[in-house]
Amino acid sequence: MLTVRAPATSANLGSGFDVFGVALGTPADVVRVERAPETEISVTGVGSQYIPEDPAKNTVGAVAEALDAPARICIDKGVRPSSGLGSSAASAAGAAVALNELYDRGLSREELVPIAAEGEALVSGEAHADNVAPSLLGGFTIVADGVVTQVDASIPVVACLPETTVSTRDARQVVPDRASLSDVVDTVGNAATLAVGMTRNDPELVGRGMEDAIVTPERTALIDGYDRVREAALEAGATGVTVSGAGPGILAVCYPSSQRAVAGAMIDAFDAVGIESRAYQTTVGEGATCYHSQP
Ligand SMILES: Nc1ncnc2c1ncn2[C@@H]1O[C@H](COP(=O)(O)OP(=O)(O)O)[C@@H](O)[C@H]1O
Ligand SMILES: N[C@@H](CCOP(=O)(O)O)C(=O)O
Repeated sequence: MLTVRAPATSANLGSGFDVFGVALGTPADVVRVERAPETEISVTGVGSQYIPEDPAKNTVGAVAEALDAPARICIDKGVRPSSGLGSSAASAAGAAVALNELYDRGLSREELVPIAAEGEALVSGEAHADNVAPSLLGGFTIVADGVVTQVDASIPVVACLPETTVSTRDARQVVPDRASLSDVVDTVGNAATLAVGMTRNDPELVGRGMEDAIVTPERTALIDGYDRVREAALEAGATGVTVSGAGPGILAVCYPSSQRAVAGAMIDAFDAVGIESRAYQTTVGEGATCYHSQP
């Protein structure tokens, strides 16, 4: 039995739709695998009642198929599904690392990115790799034209999850297919600012660079209480706030000294509109870790 911990991720970061992603210190999925004649999946943990165990419908089944690596796969979910924290991607990344090791396929983490992205194609309709890349590689990742660039980063964040859910497949339907040149120019400037901020571990630059006038406004309309939560987080000291992935999770970047206040303000603001939520106070962290192996 081989065990892999694969972290939650936050994709897009506002200005980097389908391009940027970060690995989060917490939460994470734990994926255990052992060889079997055919793939069998069992799921426990947060939201497991909503996750299919049929290999044709689970992201890890798509990964086992892509690696030609049938296995008994147990997923212990720490990342709640349909929350905007790359839940389906965490399982896929964990399975990719575990099965690559179990079957001695010898693929690098970069080579596992398109394989894990097959799982995303299964659930969201497109093989977007902006969640699986950071879950596999850690830190901050840029996926551009199929090529992944990674930098280690250590930025404090708060990921606040309301009790509501948004399916990534549905949230992709509201993405506009056109943008004005001035919005594109602003977004390129913000994305570049954010990327530099990651290389400098600078929460100010990262927060400022998360602004986006193209995709984010369409997505925030799907999240009850978004404007109120964003305002509250900024007032409490966040340097930037945006939708995490396709939502409904909301990601705030801040300095360590204001992290606790930002988390409290976000929970209170959701509470004020009658929505329960929980906040993860964490930092941009490591990628999937293979931490236990037994014969
Ligand atoms: N291993 C898995 N983990 C989480 N969700 C999965 C998994 N396999 C399939 N799914 C399905 O994927 C959907 C959640 O994925 P998605 O909408 O992309 O949100 P998320 O941000 O949580 O990845 C749900 O319909 C869920 O049943
Ligand atoms: N780029 C994707 C990211 C989806 O992230 P998730 O965590 O909500 O699955 C998108 O914005 O559609």
